[in-house]
Amino acid sequence: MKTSAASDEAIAELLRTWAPAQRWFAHKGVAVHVERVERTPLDEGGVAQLVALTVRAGDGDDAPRTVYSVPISVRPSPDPDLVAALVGELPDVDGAPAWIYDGPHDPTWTRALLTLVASEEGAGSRTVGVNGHSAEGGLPVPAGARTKVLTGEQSNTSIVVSADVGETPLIAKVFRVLSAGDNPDVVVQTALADAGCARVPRPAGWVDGRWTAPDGSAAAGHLAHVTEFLAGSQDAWRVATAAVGAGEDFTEQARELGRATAEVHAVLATELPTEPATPARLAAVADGLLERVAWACAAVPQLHEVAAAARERVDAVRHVQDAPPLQRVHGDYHLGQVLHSDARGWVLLDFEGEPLRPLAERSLPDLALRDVAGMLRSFDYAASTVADPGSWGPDCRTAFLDGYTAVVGADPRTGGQAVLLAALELDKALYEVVYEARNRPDWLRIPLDAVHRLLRPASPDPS
Ligand SMILES: Nc1ncnc2c1ncn2[C@@H]1O[C@H](COP(=O)(O)OP(=O)(O)O)[C@@H](O)[C@H]1O
Ligand SMILES: O=P(O)(O)O[C@H]1O[C@H](CO)[C@@H](O[C@H]2O[C@H](CO)[C@@H](O)[C@H](O)[C@H]2O)[C@H](O)[C@H]1O
Repeated sequence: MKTSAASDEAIAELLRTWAPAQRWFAHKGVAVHVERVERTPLDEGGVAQLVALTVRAGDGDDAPRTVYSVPISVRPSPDPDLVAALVGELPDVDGAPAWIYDGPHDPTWTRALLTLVASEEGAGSRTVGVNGHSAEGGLPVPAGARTKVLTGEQSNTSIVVSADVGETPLIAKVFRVLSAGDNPDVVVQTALADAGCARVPRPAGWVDGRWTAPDGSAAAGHLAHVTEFLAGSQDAWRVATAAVGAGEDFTEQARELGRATAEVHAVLATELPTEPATPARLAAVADGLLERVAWACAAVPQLHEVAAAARERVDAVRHVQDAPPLQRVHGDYHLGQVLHSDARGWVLLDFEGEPLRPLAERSLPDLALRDVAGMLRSFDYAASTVADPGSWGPDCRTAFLDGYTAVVGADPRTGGQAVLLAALELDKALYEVVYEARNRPDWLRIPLDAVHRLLRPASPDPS
């Protein structure tokens, strides 16, 4: 397929107005300027394509630039089955009239992506292109599969690929913001699966590729990740909020989740690089936490009154003597990142790390207690969904920490570990204040109350 500059321009104009209305588009409410369009065909006919769309969000040359991955299908005639997925109609794309569809909703697009994974083939030119990879011993792509796009509040786009009897259904996650470098979702989950850890979905493969970074340099990284789909599973947020809503005890499940978390941490510590927690390394962690206090206080003025106490709490990390080595972690761990399946128990998902952090930072070894802190915050969120949860939140907290301790052998509520955990919990709550202020102002009260509670001079740990 030969792509022309005029066609690229027409597609750029179409996407400029369509993309900002999509769930995955992060820069809502500002003027959007398309600075570059790079199109790569995924199949021979060029129906399935991947667009790397560089946008400047906001007026002025210093406005932030982001490269979005936009899967499209380019069809020579309208498809009545895809009416709801039509992006627009163009008189001339690469020499013929074209109907442009939102790729994930077009089974042809997903089939092309899966074919690349199964065949381990590449597509596209030498400078802009994609390559499929099958995971070692990975799951096969089901034959003649039907596809369905998940509709949840997702920052990426996931397509479920159903399977016939005897085959395993898959889920293909298409990363929407392209950053150069390995995506931890692929690297970490693959390492866990390769080590035989059953606490993550089994892998099928991934797609990586090349594009041009906003500054004009050549960039390469992961574009999509394909894994086992756990049909019939429920995410832990749903299970936990249903329990608290019905006044049911959740401590057994929380204890088991603590065990599962510790198991995953143990495998990550042996399979991926670690770093000793030297005084210099801990000082760097403390500096990062202090930066986050400043960032959160600048973003949300209600935090100003707690800034000094918050700085003191996180700075204490610097002086911890018995910190365990830093290692790869989940990075954005909360109840919504865990599934419960009857056959497998708790299964962890989405190892991409916090979406508000740069990708390179999310791939560095970190304190495993960051994940523990994330899940403790999540029990507090779940408890906050009912008017009077009683001791439901603190009970889950105690049970989770008991389960974690039973596997790790060291209790994060004691000694220097308690100092680390208290700092990380506060750090997560500050992140959440900013996240909620930007995304769900009605939820802001939950992390804001937590920040005040965590900073009360009494014990930082209510359990
Ligand atoms: N392997 C899977 N099996 C079943 N459901 C899944 C699987 N992976 C993801 N999901 C569902 O899709 C949702 C979003 O997936 P996630 O990887 O967290 O995407 P994002 O990075 O866009 O948040 C999950 O909360 C879960 O409900
Ligand atoms: O799952 P994402 O990677 O998109 O994570 C972001 O969104 C989460 C909300 O969907 C947010 O999580 C916060 O709210 C949860 C309840 O909806 C709660 O369980 C978490 O503990 C709380 O942090 C997450 O912080 C954000 O990065």
